[in-house]
This record gives sequence, structure tokens and C-alpha cells, in this order.
Amino acid sequence: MSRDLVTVDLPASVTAADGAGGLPVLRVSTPVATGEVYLHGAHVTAYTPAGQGPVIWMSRASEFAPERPIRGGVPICFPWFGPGREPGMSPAHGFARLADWTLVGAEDADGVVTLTFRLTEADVAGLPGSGVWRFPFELTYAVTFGPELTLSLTARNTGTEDCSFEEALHSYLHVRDVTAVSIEGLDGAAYLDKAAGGEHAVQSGPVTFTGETDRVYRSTGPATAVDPGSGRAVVVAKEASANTVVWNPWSAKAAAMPDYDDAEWPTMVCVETANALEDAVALPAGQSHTMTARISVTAG
Ligand SMILES: O=P(O)(O)OC[C@H]1O[C@@H](O)[C@H](O)[C@@H](O)[C@@H]1O
Repeated sequence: MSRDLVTVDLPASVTAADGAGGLPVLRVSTPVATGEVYLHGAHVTAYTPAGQGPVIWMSRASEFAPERPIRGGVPICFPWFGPGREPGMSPAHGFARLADWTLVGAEDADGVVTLTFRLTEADVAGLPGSGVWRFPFELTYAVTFGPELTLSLTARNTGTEDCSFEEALHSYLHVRDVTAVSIEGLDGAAYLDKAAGGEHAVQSGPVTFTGETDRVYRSTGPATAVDPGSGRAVVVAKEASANTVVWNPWSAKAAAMPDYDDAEWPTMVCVETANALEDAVALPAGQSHTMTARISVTAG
């Protein structure tokens, strides 16, 4: 365990350990919920509220290696989403998910545990993509494992120039069978259909899955993944987020991804909380912006 990445005392409900690939991980276990976060990417890889099955999906083929993203869980996309808005914005989804974050807060309030992580431009120096981004920043990420999973990402512009960034909390959700899943809450929302080559369209009714699905919706409200196979629904509610991204790679793209098992695609769907493309966040010098996702389970 890399001790310098943990700067606070841990409550008894939080354990620091060497996780997969030897990467440092924090494990949370209380009567309210269990969960797990890797310092690599401040990446939530598990969340299970008491009395429920796992909510957050992980690929069994994920890599766990420095400078490689974890597949599944909740990757943090920053300061760009996907390929970004300008040439050269590589690797995909930015560098925050490749960096080692520092734990700066750990609290247990009656079994509801909040872990707080920090990342600045100094922490990403030398990482792939860091040279593309010339704006200094401070990210603070608060993860609360309670009856719901609350993820709150604050970006502060610590420089002297205004900047504009994209971001996403790219949550992978467990489902029994994506072909039976419907996503409610996006009816009437305009979207960019990336799987259809960048067409623009408007959602009619719930989102259902019949092939590769990769859509950036303009929507500020909650989206609910109704999963009849498991008899439950997962609600992704949010604040200060203009976009909801819905993604399932389906079979061909799954087979092309080395860190994703070919047979896994029916068991997951991503419902992501984002600000991307024309909804990128404009952040004046010295200002901050907080985007929050609240993930909870209800009867389906
Ligand atoms: O393979 P990555 O970089 O983790 O991205 C996974 C997917 O993430 C989604 O958010 C994007 O909309 C997709 O286009 C992308 O394929």
C-alpha cells in the first residue's frame, strides 16, 4: 500500500490494502453498505447497499496497472470526454482515470462512509495526455457509501485563465440481461447517436437495447435502469449535469476490447453523469464547479 497516498487516519470500517495488480485500494464495510475504491483513478469498483446485490459492475478482464484504465466501476472522465473536442485529446476520456489520487478525508457517520480524494496538475505530470492540457486545476472527489452511492466531483480552476472542460462519472451498472432493460427518464430528450455515426435524434419512450448503443443525451433529470431480470431498478439522479450518456458495446465491440470479456456485454449498462460537447463546463479563473451523481436501488 502506497502510504503517501493516504494522508488521513481511517475509521475502523475502512481498510487499506493492496488490491488487484498490487494497486492500493480502500475497502468499506458497514451495516449500511460495502464498497471499494482504488486510488488509481479514485475509481469506485464496488458498491452494495445492505440487502441488495452488487450495483456497480466490473469486467473480469479489467487491467489493474499504472497508466491503464480500470474497466467497469466508475471511471472519472476529465478533462475531456471520449476523444475530446480538439485534435490531440488522447487518451480517451482524459487522464484523471489514469492518475493516482490522494485520499484526504475518511469519515464514518453511523455507517455512512465518505471518502474524499484529491488530484492536481502536479499529480498528473508525465501521464499520457497531461501535456495536452495547459490549465492548472484541483479536483476533489467525495464518494459516500450509504443507502445510496453519492459521487461528487468538484473541479477548481486554480490558474489565471478561464478554461472549459468536459467530465463524466462513467458508472457501469449491473443488470441481469440488457436486452430486457429499459432506461426511463429520457423520453423527449435530444441525443447524439455515436453508434450511428454521430446522427442527432430525439428519444421517444424508454431507451431499449437491440445493438451497440452509445448516446449522449441532453438531460438534467434522473434516469432509471429498469431490469426485469433482477426485479430491481437502479436510479441515477444528478446535479449540475447537462448530459446523460447511455452505453452498451454489444457483441462485436466487446470482442474488440482487450480488457473486456467477450461474453459480458449482456450483464451491464452504463448510465453516465456528464457535461460534454456543447455542454462542457466553462470555468472562470479561481472558480469551482461541482457535479454530483446519486445512484440508488428501487424495486423494478
Ligand atoms: O473504452 P473506454 O475509453 O473506456 O470508453 C468506453 C465508452 O465510454 C462511453 O462513455 C463512450 O460514449 C463510448 O464511446 C466509449 O466506447
